[in-house]
Amino acid sequence: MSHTALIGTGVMGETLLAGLLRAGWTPSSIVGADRRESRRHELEGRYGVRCVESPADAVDGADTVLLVVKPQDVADLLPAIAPRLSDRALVVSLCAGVTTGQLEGGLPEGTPVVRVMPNTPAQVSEGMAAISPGVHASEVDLEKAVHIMEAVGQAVVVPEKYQDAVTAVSGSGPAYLFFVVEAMIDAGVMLGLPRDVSTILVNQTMYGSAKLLVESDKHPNLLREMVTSPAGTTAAALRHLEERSVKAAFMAAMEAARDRSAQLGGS
Ligand SMILES: NC(=O)C1=CN([C@@H]2O[C@H](COP(=O)(O)OP(=O)(O)OC[C@H]3O[C@@H](n4cnc5c(N)ncnc54)[C@H](O)[C@@H]3O)[C@@H](O)[C@H]2O)C=CC1
Ligand SMILES: O=C(O)[C@@H]1CCC=N1
Repeated sequence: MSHTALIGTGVMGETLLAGLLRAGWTPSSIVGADRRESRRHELEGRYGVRCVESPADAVDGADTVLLVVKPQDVADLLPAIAPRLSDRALVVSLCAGVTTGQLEGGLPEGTPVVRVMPNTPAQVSEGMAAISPGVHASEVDLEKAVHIMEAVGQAVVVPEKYQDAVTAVSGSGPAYLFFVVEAMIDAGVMLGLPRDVSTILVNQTMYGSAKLLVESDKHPNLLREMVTSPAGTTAAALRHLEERSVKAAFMAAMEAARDRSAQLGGS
């Protein structure tokens, strides 16, 4: 019986594995591969999924192969799995920056490849994934990749030319928001709040604001205006953020993330 091979069981590999199992996939339908022995034991114990050391052994007989290693490890991985890949096996890569062209170039001629940029809220089934097909991927292959990513959140199909920008927005995005949360908690402590009080205030404010944004379907600008009373506290705070060019800093930061994604593809 054919299976799904999951190559790389680190942060994102485990996120996908756990999500697929939550969505009803059986442990026997997935074979993991990781070069770290301790990690293999950990995941076998936690999920009851067989984990092997060799990616080539994991892909043997698989109809779908999920590549979830660091971009820098892809160049060595492709020649290792290529000879053992089944005919028409679908290769889905979650590796930042790595293009479908690079993947196709390292795999047997005609291998269907799909490129995905996921994010870590997939750990709570609220992920955002952007998906782009390679030249040999059929509609069915694309739907299969969408189905896999919808097990852990939402998925959109985008032209591959957008993938580096997507990486800067939703791939790295959770880190920017956690950074804001961290800054607000520290600021609350600076203002004299106990850390646990500051933490719950900020966490719930982030969660509630995200829910309001999505459920109200209102533009963030309008939601911000609703908080900002004339000559009030919010206006006083926002003035400082504007003086420090926070929006421009986000733009520069995300440009750097976009450029790094493009570079990773070349490394
Ligand atoms: N962590 C995140 O928020 C996101 C990560 N990604 C992408 O997911 C990929 C994986 O990232 P993480 O899970 O964060 O990295 P990680 O370092 O936590 O996991 C990578 C795993 O792959 C294993 N590995 C590497 N080469 C191997 C090989 N040849 N054979 C077997 N196992 C091998 C490592 O032992 C490690 O457990 C990256 O390409 C990254 O760009 C994409 C979006 C978000
Ligand atoms: O930082 C990174 O390179 C990966 C890709 C997007 C999020 N984490």
